[in-house]
Amino acid sequence: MSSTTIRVQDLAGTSLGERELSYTERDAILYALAVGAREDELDLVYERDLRVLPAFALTLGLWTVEATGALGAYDPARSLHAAQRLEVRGPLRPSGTVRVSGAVTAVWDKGKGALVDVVAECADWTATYSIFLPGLGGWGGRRGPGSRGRTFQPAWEAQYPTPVNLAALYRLTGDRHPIHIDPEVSAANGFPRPILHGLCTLGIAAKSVAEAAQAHPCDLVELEARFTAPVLPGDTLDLSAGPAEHTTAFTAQVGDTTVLRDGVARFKVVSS
Ligand SMILES: C/C=C/C(=O)SCCNC(=O)CCNC(=O)[C@H](O)C(C)(C)COP(=O)(O)OP(=O)(O)OC[C@H]1O[C@@H](n2cnc3c(N)ncnc32)[C@H](O)[C@@H]1OP(=O)(O)O
Repeated sequence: MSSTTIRVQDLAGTSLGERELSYTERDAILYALAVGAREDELDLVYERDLRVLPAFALTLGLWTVEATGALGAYDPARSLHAAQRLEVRGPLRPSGTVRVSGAVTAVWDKGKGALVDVVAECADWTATYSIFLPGLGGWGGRRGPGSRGRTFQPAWEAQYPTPVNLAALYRLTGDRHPIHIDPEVSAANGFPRPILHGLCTLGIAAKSVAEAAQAHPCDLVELEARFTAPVLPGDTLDLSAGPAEHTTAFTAQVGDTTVLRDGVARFKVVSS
């Protein structure tokens, strides 16, 4: 961590610059497999006619969160991914180079913690990562938007048993935060063992709820959810979804605990 004394509340408005990122079909296929693509979903797992799950963009923008942590205002090892938004304007190519810019757009004072909004943007998509910093709130700043509290009538349900080695696999898509692999770091954060990446849980949900929306998962154009409790690799996700205001609303539970809340996915309408 850098030795600068910047305070968390002063991060808002910080530009993180721009990076060029290259990826290959292998990266896109690895991502698809990590969020549940089956071997017979050929357009997700086979180079021939490959399509890319739009939430793969979230792996490409993640450097902005790492760059924010490197500014020295907080210890990244004590941070938690609390919410995610993604807006997709065009299909992701199966391989290529993208230019992604980043900025810290807001820092909210949530009392028991601070919530930092980091935006990564390129021509075809915008991703907003909300990072919760326990213990760093309480400076008298604005609390920010509350929960939208969407309610929906579940019309679709599915179970997704996560493999016990899923965090070890998903980290190869680019998120090497030690909380997902290092038992000492997860224990220091109060967890019994390394936890699953929030973006892995969300990626599974985004792909799965396409079925509820009767859409192809690669036609996702909008995605949003809050991470409300940690998921441990090996947990079974109970997903439910239902229509809500031209979108598909969803939640995910592990047993009685809600792990994804306020989920919203919208898919492009494709005429047949
Ligand atoms: C770098 C890390 C990468 C990862 O992938 S980590 C793995 C994925 N993430 C997780 O597993 C985190 C799961 N979520 C949680 O564990 C908890 O959830 C939190 C620690 C994030 C917060 O829980 P709690 O400490 O119990 O706080 P509260 O009482 O739920 O909330 C305090 C205030 O903070 C607001 N808040 C919490 N989360 C969000 C959010 N995502 N967006 C906006 N606001 C949020 C609440 O509303 C409330 O504020 P109001 O008192 O004003 O209502």
